Amino acid sequence: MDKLILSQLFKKMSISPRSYRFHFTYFMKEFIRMQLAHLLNSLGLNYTVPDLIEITGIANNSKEVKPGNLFVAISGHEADGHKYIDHAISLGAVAIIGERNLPDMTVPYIQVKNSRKTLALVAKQYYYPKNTKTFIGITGTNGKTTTAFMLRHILENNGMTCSLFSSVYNEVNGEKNASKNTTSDSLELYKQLANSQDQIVILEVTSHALIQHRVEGIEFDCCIFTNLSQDHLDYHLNMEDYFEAKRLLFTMLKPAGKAIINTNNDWGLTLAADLERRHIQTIKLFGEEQDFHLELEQVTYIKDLMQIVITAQQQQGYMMHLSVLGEHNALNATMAFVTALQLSIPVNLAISALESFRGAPGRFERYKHPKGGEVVIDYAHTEDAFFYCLTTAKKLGARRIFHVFGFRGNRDTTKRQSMIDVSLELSDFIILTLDDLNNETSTTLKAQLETYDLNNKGTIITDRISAIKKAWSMMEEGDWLFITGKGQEPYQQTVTHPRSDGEVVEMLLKSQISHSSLLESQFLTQHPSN
Ligand SMILES: CC(=O)N[C@H]1[C@@H](OP(=O)(O)OP(=O)(O)OC[C@H]2O[C@@H](n3ccc(=O)[nH]c3=O)[C@H](O)[C@@H]2O)O[C@H](CO)[C@@H](O)[C@@H]1O[C@H](C)C(=O)N[C@@H](C)C(=O)N[C@H](CCC(=O)O)C(=O)O
Ligand SMILES: Nc1ncnc2c1ncn2[C@@H]1O[C@H](COP(=O)(O)OP(=O)(O)OP(=O)(O)O)[C@@H](O)[C@H]1O
Repeated sequence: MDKLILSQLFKKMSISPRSYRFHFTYFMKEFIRMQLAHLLNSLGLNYTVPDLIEITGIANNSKEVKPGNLFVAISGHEADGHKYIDHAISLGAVAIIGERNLPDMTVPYIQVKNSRKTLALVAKQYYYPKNTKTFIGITGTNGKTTTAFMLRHILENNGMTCSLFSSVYNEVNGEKNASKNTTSDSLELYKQLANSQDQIVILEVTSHALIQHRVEGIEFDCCIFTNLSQDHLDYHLNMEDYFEAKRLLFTMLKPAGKAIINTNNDWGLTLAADLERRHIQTIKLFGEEQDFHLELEQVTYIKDLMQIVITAQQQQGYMMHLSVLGEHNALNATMAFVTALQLSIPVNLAISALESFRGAPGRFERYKHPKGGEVVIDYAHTEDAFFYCLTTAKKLGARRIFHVFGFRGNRDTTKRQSMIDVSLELSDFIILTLDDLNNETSTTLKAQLETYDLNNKGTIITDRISAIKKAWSMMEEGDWLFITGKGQEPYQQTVTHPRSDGEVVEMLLKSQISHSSLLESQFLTQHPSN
């Protein structure tokens, strides 16, 4: 299809001439064809395949194979892609990449050491061979999303366009799309990059993604390490193993790329020391040591704002007033701020942009309880995150703190006791409830909740809406209620009527005005009591 035909097509579709360039790129990528031999050679994969074979696209799920596709078989955690090779061929795959020794294939079979890694490399070469963008990678247990949203806000307020890949959503060319994973798989990522007209790409990079080569082939301009605390030990053997996964991101910096490391924790200090040994430009934040580069000097609360002062080495402090609260958000703001400066944003403009930032979805989202209390919805699901959230309420003079939370099914169970401990220490009453079941049953999860000793400071109400409602009814003036774990996500137990914690709070707020009986009946029909 040539450009003339495409412009006629666009006219018919009423696409404005101004956006032709974007649509051309998109359509041309859709119709891109490449010789298999060329694709393999350009990656240094030495396989002899017939010159005539052309690839019309790449697929790693047999169900999505289109005629002319290259199918990459992946040995996964749930399924083995090699078992679906026949299916892929039946749908028109013209060549296969896989890890197993599989003789007698009816189409060329390229055996590689690591299919996931090769998938990323072929996807990059096929969909996004020439990089023209600035890449920022953010890793760490907590704070990736918030830092990513803050950074994007600063950059966009200064005229830059950003693609964002995050656990809340992905956004490319100003259009949002749902993300199955925090870090998209490499095939999806490179397809989206091919489509992106944005200058900057901000990527949350999880430890799962690093192990699974989802960002293989990206060369980063800046990589940020936010922190490391216990999580995901269902996937990683231990904390060292988890840290090693995170460390991989910093091997993907461009030669002149910069590492921005939060050194307020031992993992950050270890990482920074290692990077400096390898002569990688490293900006350290908040160290106890003498040689930090930026320090978060002060966090004070003035009415509804958080005033922070960041001191740069031997320079004046930068003061700003943020409407997002909590020391963790002060740390995130500092990381976003210093990264923006690396991208040549002037200090005063970075500050004014941060001051107009209103928060990332589902992160320390505040509502006023009608009796004069504060209700916070937050994505906290680690001991560390609980500590920061609950401490913030204490610093803001909370009279009593109520905390509603649960644990995801089929995820790290070893972190649960310490989450309960920190909540028991910092809050006045806990209501344990269910979080996403993730293929476990509510009965199993309820039985697990019952094994914890709540020290007479809590109870279990498995139905999440009822738990929130109970805590809501206990609130008086000056009290704080934290509902944590789900943030902006809809709760997935009642799949037919998924609701987010925010929607529940809004329903409760409305019921204070006039709809209490309606609300009650909705609870009863959708959430039969335990
Ligand atoms: C455990 C895990 O990480 N799984 C991830 C992994 O799945 P997998 O490759 O093992 O998939 P699989 O289901 O075993 O299938 C293997 C292969 O067979 C293929 N297949 C399968 C069926 C079929 O009919 N035909 C076919 O070809 C599949 O397309 C796949 O290529 O690779 C997929 C593609 O990248 C991911 O979507 C998937 O994430 C699952 C959904 C998941 O829940 N992951 C979580 C643990 C995760 O990654 N979380 C982090 C966030 C962590 C944090 O908060 O810090 C994230 O980045 O999202
Ligand atoms: N810098 C931080 N240090 C510790 N806790 C934090 C920090 N930033 C945020 N948190 C807490 O962790 C929760 C998740 O934050 P955020 O979504 O920004 O992190 P994340 O790394 O993207 O997490 P996930 O990968 O689970 O989505 C927040 O709701 C907050 O409670």
